[in-house]
Amino acid sequence: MAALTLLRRGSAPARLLSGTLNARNPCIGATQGCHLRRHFSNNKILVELDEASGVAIMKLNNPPVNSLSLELLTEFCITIEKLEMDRSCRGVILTSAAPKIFSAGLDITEMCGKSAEHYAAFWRAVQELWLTLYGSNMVTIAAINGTSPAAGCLMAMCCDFRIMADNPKYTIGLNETQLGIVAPFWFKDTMTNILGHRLTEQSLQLGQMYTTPEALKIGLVDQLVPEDKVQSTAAAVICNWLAVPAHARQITKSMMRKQNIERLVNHREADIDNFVNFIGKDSIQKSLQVYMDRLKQRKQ
Ligand SMILES: CCCCCCCCC/C=C/C(=O)SCCNC(=O)CCNC(=O)[C@H](O)C(C)(C)COP(=O)(O)OP(=O)(O)OC[C@H]1O[C@@H](n2cnc3c(N)ncnc32)[C@H](O)[C@@H]1OP(=O)(O)O
Repeated sequence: MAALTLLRRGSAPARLLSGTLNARNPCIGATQGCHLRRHFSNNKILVELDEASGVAIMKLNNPPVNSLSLELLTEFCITIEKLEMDRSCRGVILTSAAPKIFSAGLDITEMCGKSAEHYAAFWRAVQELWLTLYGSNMVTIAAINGTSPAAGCLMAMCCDFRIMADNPKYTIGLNETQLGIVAPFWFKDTMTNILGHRLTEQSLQLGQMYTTPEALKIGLVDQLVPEDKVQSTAAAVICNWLAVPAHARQITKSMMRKQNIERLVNHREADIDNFVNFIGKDSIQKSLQVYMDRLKQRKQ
């Protein structure tokens, strides 16, 4: 938690300052064969932490489509915070345990036919995921091994680098308008920082899902690799990122993200009220229901 406050509050916690001493190539230990792996998992997140390299592989494990339920969101934040406080962990590769799907985004059933209290708790958890991941001191690499709409894309955009499997069936983007809902300002801010204003505006208005070559072309993902190379590429990339002196990289990350983070922190309650009012509207509930029905009909 302390490390998170760096990016959230712009202060420098002890761990950040001690980062100077840690600025060694993390992959040296790994190549010398001193592999100490720790596995731990909640119900919906699987973690494998390699203490030699300082890298944790974090797999979303909520079949069939890794939709982000309240339970998953809660486990996600606990896991990141636990890794953040673990001195042997300095980087995370975020990926999916489900074949073909990175994440289907927010669990739509959490936003349908529930109480205002439930919507508020759910949205607070979505905000927390963003604050925790976007504000992480650790190096975060998204190994996108499947389709990734809406909040699935958001999670990937929160990471420092995105590697995607080059599969013509996979798409990625913020498709909220296609559901009749609106991506909030902090989704928009995250995308703007990656794509720029014009492309983000077009992308959000159209609710555009991009094929992998399109995503690479506009910079929504940084690298495309064959499906079976996603994990090994992520492992190589994270080594490069971890080779940079940690304190300098972390302060730079904070500098780039602080403004966006503070904006949500300062408007958190208003954003929750806005969500609760918006999602509870009959017209929005109807749109979501139609969308879910359409998803189910596709199969028949
Ligand atoms: C002003 C601002 C205020 C704020 C305004 C509010 C802002 C809200 C921001 C919202 C952010 C979001 O992330 S909204 C979520 C957007 N997500 C999506 O649009 C993804 C929808 N899903 C898909 O496109 C597909 O399912 C896809 C992921 C490609 C996988 O396709 P497949 O053919 O492999 O699988 P399917 O058969 O479709 O799905 C398997 C089952 O999972 C279910 N399922 C699929 N996606 C689901 C989902 N997101 N939530 C729940 N359930 C889902 C299906 O209904 C099926 O259920 P059964 O039939 O029972 O088996």
